[in-house]
Amino acid sequence: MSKNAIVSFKGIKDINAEIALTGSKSESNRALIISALSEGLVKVDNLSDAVDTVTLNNILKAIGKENDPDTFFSVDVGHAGTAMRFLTAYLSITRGMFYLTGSGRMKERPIKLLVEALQKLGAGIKYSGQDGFPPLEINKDFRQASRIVKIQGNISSQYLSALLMIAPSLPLGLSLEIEGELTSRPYLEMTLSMLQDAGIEHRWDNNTIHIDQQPFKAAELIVEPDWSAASYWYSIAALADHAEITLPNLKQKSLQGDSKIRDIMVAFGVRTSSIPNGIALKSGTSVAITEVLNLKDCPDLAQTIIVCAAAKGLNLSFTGLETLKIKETNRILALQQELIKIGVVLKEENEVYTLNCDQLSFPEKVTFATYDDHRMAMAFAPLSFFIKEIEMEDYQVVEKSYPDYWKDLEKAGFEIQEI
Ligand SMILES: O=C(O)C1=C[C@@H](OP(=O)(O)O)[C@@H](O)[C@H](O)C1
Ligand SMILES: C=C(OP(=O)(O)O)C(=O)O
Repeated sequence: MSKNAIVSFKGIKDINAEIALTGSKSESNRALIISALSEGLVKVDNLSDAVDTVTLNNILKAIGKENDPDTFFSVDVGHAGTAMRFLTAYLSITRGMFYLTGSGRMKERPIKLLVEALQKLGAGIKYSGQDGFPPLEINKDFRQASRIVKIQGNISSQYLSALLMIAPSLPLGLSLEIEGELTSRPYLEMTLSMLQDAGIEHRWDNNTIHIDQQPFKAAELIVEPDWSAASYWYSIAALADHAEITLPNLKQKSLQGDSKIRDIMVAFGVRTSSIPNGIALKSGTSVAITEVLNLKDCPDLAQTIIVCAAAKGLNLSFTGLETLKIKETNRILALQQELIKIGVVLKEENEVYTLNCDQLSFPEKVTFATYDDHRMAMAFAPLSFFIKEIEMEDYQVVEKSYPDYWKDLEKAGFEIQEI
């Protein structure tokens, strides 16, 4: 049963806190798949506490132990998109028969492009529900039929990462041609970079990435703290009257594209400096934003930035938000439905999304729905600076990527009371 919580903030909005963030879920989930493919040669350090990572780790351990190749082994990833996509590729080349499923929402998140690419390579995959969506039945016989695969790049970069990670284990290797625009590009670069750390070479040739069959080398992949989680602290710093927040072990130069929050938040008045063991955020003066913000490279920052801008009454415009409709929920719709509770409208016209904050007002109490989406809860919680009492529905939803979020807010002076 899901529980709600009252989130509030009393007193002066002066935040002074040190917050040790958990590891990046994106880096962790890649590290786990790479380690499994390397048969243990590649070790992983500082894995994330995210439920998506814990789930993937448990699945990989169970497959290692319990897999009878002649009966279907059932695997449930819950809400974890990366686990679904990465496992679809990984299980396609793993000996055994697998039934791969997930939450109700996961069965609505498309996987067709990845399945078609894997089928072209030689995988035996069937849909056991609706065509183009999980659940999937993955069969044991993989005989590589082709080295060359084309894939459309604008739906999810996770499909491409999934294919690239299995590439060095394919007898013929892989030549992956990306068709059209590429969304979430930094995640693809993260995959290539982590593969490189594990000894895997690749080469780009225009829009094609080539990876030959090759062995992994012994390596240790050390997961950095999660920059997407850090984004909520940037929002808190931007909305407080005064804030000094340190985030240990976070590096300004990161594999994670969401580190772009640092640059975006300069205009919101947040300055970042490197300290001996991490970074420090300090609130200050905002600068007017005149350009349209394109979030194609960092879709997971969208809710943080849009909610923060709304609370500041900034009528900003955004592009690059198309993929938000197929994430944990339709995030555009969810934002529209929740922002209206503070009088803010998010309008779409020809793929440009614009905030209208002219009627912004903060009621004494607001109940925010979270739509099974961790980022809805985390993006809206900082509004308790302005709303006396926020009731956050299903507040534990944050565990998907940042289980300690509420504990960390308490450390910074917020009050969280489960009801
Ligand atoms: O590869 C990854 O780790 C991720 C890629 C992104 O998804 P898309 O590529 O579907 O945009 C991002 O939204 C997700 O949270 C994590
Ligand atoms: C979209 C997300 O995750 P996934 O696609 O892995 O479920 C997210 O964490 O915001």
